[in-house]
Amino acid sequence: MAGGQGDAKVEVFDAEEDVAVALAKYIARLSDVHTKGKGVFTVILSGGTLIDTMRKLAEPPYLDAIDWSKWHVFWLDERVVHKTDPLSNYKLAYDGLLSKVAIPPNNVYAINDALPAPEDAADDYEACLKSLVEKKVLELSQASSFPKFDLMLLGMGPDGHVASLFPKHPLLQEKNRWVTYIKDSPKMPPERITFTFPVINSSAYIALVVTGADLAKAVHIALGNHEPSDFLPVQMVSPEGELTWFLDKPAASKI
Ligand SMILES: O=C(O)[C@H](O)[C@@H](O)[C@H](O)[C@H](O)COP(=O)(O)O
Repeated sequence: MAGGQGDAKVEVFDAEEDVAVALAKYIARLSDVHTKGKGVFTVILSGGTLIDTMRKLAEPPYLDAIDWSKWHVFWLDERVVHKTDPLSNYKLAYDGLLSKVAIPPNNVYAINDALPAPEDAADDYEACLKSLVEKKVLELSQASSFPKFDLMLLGMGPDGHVASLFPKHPLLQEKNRWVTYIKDSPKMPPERITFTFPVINSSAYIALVVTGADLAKAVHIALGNHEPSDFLPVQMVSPEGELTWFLDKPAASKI
């Protein structure tokens, strides 16, 4: 399978509604392939607008057609807040999707919100991933030895950040950790845990789901010609597997 940004597929749809329809179809197809093949589908969610763009999965035909019992759900990044807090990415996903579909609660791997220190929460999440490798729920990439998730669903901020990996931040260079923490996120709230680029780039499939005119400049820089000084974290997304951008016309308007 080809990998990297150079081989990225770029899909542009007229409107956000069309992105939502195409994204549901794409996720359902990958779910089918993985659940019928190896019996497990490991899916990474982000925060932001992504969960709303996944809304069609909680409607027919997907609601009944997808084998939700085989899904294992993780977070690309999470704010260090309680799971009931309106800022929680878990709460966003629970309210918008997880409460509506039949994923076994034990297959939903939320942050341990009893740990108030971001470094402890990151250690705990990494230990959880390691135990799932031992249980053979998660595989390791043969190329990188980092965990290889089946599908990562990424959003992007107007500053080109993905996960909680922000422009010019030292975490962009993390080479060893699977999960790390940040205490000075420029996007609120400041304390978060996040997957690192070696894990992101070990994925089998990554979808970058980007809608809205406010993201057009970052999309232009990421996909077009740019000065090295404009370098954005999203340009470091370069998976072993397949990368697909899902854009609406406003987000793609400057390409
Ligand atoms: O916790 C977070 O802040 C999100 O996980 C973050 O990484 C998100 O994916 C991007 O900021 C894109 O957000 P939008 O989709 O709202 O632009």
